[in-house]
Amino acid sequence: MIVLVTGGAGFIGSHTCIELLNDGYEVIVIDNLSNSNIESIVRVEEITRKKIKFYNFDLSDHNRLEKIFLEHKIDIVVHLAGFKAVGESVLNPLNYYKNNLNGTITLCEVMSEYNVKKLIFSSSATVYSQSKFGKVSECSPLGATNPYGRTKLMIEKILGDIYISDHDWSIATLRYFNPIGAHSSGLIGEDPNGIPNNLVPYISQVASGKLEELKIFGNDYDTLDGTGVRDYIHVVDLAKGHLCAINRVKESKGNEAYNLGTGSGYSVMELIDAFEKVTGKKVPFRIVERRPGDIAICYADVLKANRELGWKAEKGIKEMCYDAWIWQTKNPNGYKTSEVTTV
Ligand SMILES: NC(=O)c1ccc[n+]([C@@H]2O[C@H](COP(=O)([O-])OP(=O)(O)OC[C@H]3O[C@@H](n4cnc5c(N)ncnc54)[C@H](O)[C@@H]3O)[C@@H](O)[C@H]2O)c1
Ligand SMILES: O=c1ccn([C@@H]2O[C@H](COP(=O)(O)OP(=O)(O)O[C@H]3O[C@H](CO)[C@@H](O)[C@H](O)[C@H]3O)[C@@H](O)[C@H]2O)c(=O)[nH]1
Repeated sequence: MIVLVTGGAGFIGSHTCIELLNDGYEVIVIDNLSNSNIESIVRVEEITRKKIKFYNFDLSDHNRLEKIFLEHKIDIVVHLAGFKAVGESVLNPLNYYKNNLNGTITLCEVMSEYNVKKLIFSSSATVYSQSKFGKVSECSPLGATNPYGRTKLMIEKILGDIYISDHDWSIATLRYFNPIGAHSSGLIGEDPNGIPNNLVPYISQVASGKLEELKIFGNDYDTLDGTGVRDYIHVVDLAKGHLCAINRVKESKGNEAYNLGTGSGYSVMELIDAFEKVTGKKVPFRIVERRPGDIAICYADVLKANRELGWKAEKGIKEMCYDAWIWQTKNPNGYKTSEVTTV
């Protein structure tokens, strides 16, 4: 069976390609490398000893996309391509609406034309409106608070409308919580541009001496130690969730959303502690103001994914930290191995 992975050169996409190839799928990737490096594809091929058909173009290019569907008998699409930085989306909302919506609409148009109606879509926990209780299930109220989140919510609505108009579609929307870690080989991982926005890449760069100290955004939240609590999930567990979702869309038609998380929350302090213990490295930190838009606690109710997808995260926080650290130490400059630091 042939799976088209959009955004397959990125952090989650590259790990998903490994699981797909290891499970016997043929994989085609479309990625314009706007936030990734072709080296990730080379390394996925090295790890799996299998080949990927790679195409470098923008997903909103209707003509080029049609050519791919003409040339290959695609069975299923895993759609990860999109911009994902919350802060950047506030500064450049139009870029986010244009890229994330146009790409998805073009993709769905071409899929429909070629009668390919099995789709896995990468959504996010950010689509849930801020919950006082922290734990969110697929039925919890929705409502994004920034342009990035709104693109995810809009796409979820678009997919819902597509299904209402044509019940031949089979769509699984995966709402990821906080993916961290890396493949255990240390060959692929998260490669943020510039200074990382997210906690774990930032901690890794502090521990390696690249950055001086972590700034903890507030310790006055209503949590055990006052720092924010999130549901961190190992990216390999997340990638495996895509295989289970594929099995689901192969078996039955419909349009369903699933939370992919572990179901447990860790605070920033707990994460630092786990990271220091498994790596033996100190992570100097300073408490600063809360980051605008952050909430106190967010973790997943994962019962629906357990029950309907037969999926459950298996890796714990120590393994997540260890694998993130191995990736960092083996690739201090990410995929740009030849980068020279100038003063
Ligand atoms: N990483 C997270 O914390 C997280 C959490 C929730 C949801 N998601 C979603 O999961 C998906 C993958 O996230 P990631 O962390 O791997 O991000 P990433 O930036 O590493 O991967 C996205 C990939 O899509 C490509 N891309 C972007 N726009 C494109 C376009 N118009 N045409 C072709 N390629 C394009 C990028 O070059 C990149 O390789 C995204 O849709 C993201 O919003 C990520
Ligand atoms: O330098 C840092 C970075 C983060 N944090 C804290 O660490 C926690 C996690 O933050 P981060 O890693 O930035 O993740 P989230 O803010 O939870 O958002 C991520 O996870 C969401 C749910 O999947 C996605 O929608 C977002 O795109 C993605 O950035 C939060 O309490 C932050 O306040 C710090 O204290 N210092």
